Amino acid sequence: MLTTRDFSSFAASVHGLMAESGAMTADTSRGLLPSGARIFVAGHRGLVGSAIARLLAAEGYEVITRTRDELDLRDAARTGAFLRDARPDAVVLAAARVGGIMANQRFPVPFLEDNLRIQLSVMSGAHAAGVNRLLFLGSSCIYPKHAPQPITEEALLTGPLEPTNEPYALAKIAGISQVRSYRRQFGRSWISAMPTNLYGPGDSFDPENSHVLPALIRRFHEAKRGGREEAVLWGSGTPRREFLHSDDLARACLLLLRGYDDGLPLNVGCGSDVTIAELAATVAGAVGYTGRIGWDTSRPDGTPRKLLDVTRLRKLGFAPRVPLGLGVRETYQWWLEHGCP
Ligand SMILES: NC(=O)C1=CN([C@@H]2O[C@H](COP(=O)(O)OP(=O)(O)OC[C@H]3O[C@@H](n4cnc5c(N)ncnc54)[C@H](OP(=O)(O)O)[C@@H]3O)[C@@H](O)[C@H]2O)C=CC1
Ligand SMILES: C[C@H]1O[C@H](OP(=O)(O)OP(=O)(O)OC[C@H]2O[C@@H](n3cnc4c(=O)[nH]c(N)nc43)[C@H](O)[C@@H]2O)[C@@H](O)[C@@H](O)C1=O
Repeated sequence: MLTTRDFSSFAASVHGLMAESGAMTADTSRGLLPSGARIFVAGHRGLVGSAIARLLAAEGYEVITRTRDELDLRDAARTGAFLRDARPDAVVLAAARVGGIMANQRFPVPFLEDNLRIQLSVMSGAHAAGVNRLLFLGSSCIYPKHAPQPITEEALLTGPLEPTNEPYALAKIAGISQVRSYRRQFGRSWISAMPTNLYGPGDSFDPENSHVLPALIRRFHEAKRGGREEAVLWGSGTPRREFLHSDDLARACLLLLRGYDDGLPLNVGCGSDVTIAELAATVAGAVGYTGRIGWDTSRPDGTPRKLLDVTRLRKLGFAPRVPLGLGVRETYQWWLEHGCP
C-alpha cells in the first residue's frame, strides 16, 4: 500500500505532466475524428463499450470489434498484431476487469493485473500501429477517499485511496499516466475520461459481484417474486453516489473524441448524487417492491461520497438526458427481457 508520503511525490511528478499539457481545447470541426472513421471499441459487449459502439455506429462510424474469445487483450503480442493488421483510425479502451465493491475486495489481483495488462497491450499496440486518437476510460474511484466534494480533476493523487478498490484505482491511475506519457513523448492525441458510477442495458446483475444499482433491481425483483417481507441491502445506506446512464456516457465520450485534446483526464458525471437509501427507494418503486428494506452493516460502505465536479465537461457542451428514475425503469425492463433468470 502507498503511504501518504509516497503519494505526494508521485502526485508531484504526475501533476508535472498535467502542467505541460496546455490549454483545454474544444475543437468543433471534428478534425480529431473524421466522418466515417474506423474505430476499434475494445470491450464492445460490456455496459460501456456496447453503448459507445451503438452510438458510433448510429453516427456513421465504422466500428471494429473483437470478442474476448477472439482476442484476449491481456495478450500483448496478439493485440499488437491485431492492431497492426486492422489499423483503426481511433481506439476506445472500454475493456477492463470491472465489478462492484465486493468483487473489488475479493479479487484484488485480477483487478490490478488484468487492467494493467489490457492497458499495456492496447496502448503500446495502438502506438505501434500509428493510432493517433485513443480514449481511455478510467473511473471516479481514482480520486482520494476523502477528496473535497464535488471532486475536481485536480484532486488526482492528493491523498490515500479507498481501500476496497485501491488495486483497481492504481491500475487506472497508471493508465492515465500512460496516456499522458504517449502525448508528451510521441505527440499522440490520446485522452482519458473519468466516469462516475454507471448503469444501463447490458450491465451485470450478478448478486455478489455487480454494482449497486443492478444488484438492487435484482434483490427487489426476487423479493417481490418470492413474496418476502424484507430485502436486505449492504452497508448503512448513507454513502452517496452519482449515477449516469451508459447512453449519456456514450454521448460524452463522442463529444470528447470529436473535440477534446488534452492530457487532463476529464470527469464525466451528471452533477448530482443520492444516498444509497434514496437509490433503494427509487429502485423499489421501479420494480414494484413494497416490503421493508434492511441493512447488513457487516458489508462495506466504501467511499462516503464521490460526486464529480463536471464544470469542464459542461463547458464543452455536455448535458445528460436520462433522469435516474426513467433510467432505472428502462434498465429493469431490459433485464426482464434479456437477463432475468
Ligand atoms: N460500470 C461502471 O459503473 C463504471 C465503469 N467504468 C469504466 O468503463 C469501462 C467499461 O466498464 P463496463 O462496461 O462497466 O464493464 P463490463 O464488465 O460491462 O465490460 C467490460 C468489457 O471488457 C471486456 N474484457 C474484459 N477483460 C478482457 C480481456 N482480457 N480481453 C478482452 N476483453 C476483455 C469484457 O469482455 P466479455 O464481454 O467477453 O467479458 C467486456 O466486454 C472500464 O474501463 C471501467 O473502468 C468507469 C466508471 C464506472
Ligand atoms: C464504479 C465503482 O464501483 C465500486 O465502488 P462503489 O461505488 O462503492 O460500488 P458499488 O456499486 O458496489 O456500491 C455502492 C454502495 O452501494 C452499497 N450497496 C448496498 N447494497 C448493495 C448491493 O447489493 N450490491 C452492491 N454492489 N453494493 C451495495 C455498497 O455497500 C456501497 O456503499 C468499485 O468497483 C469502484 O472501483 C468503482 O469504480
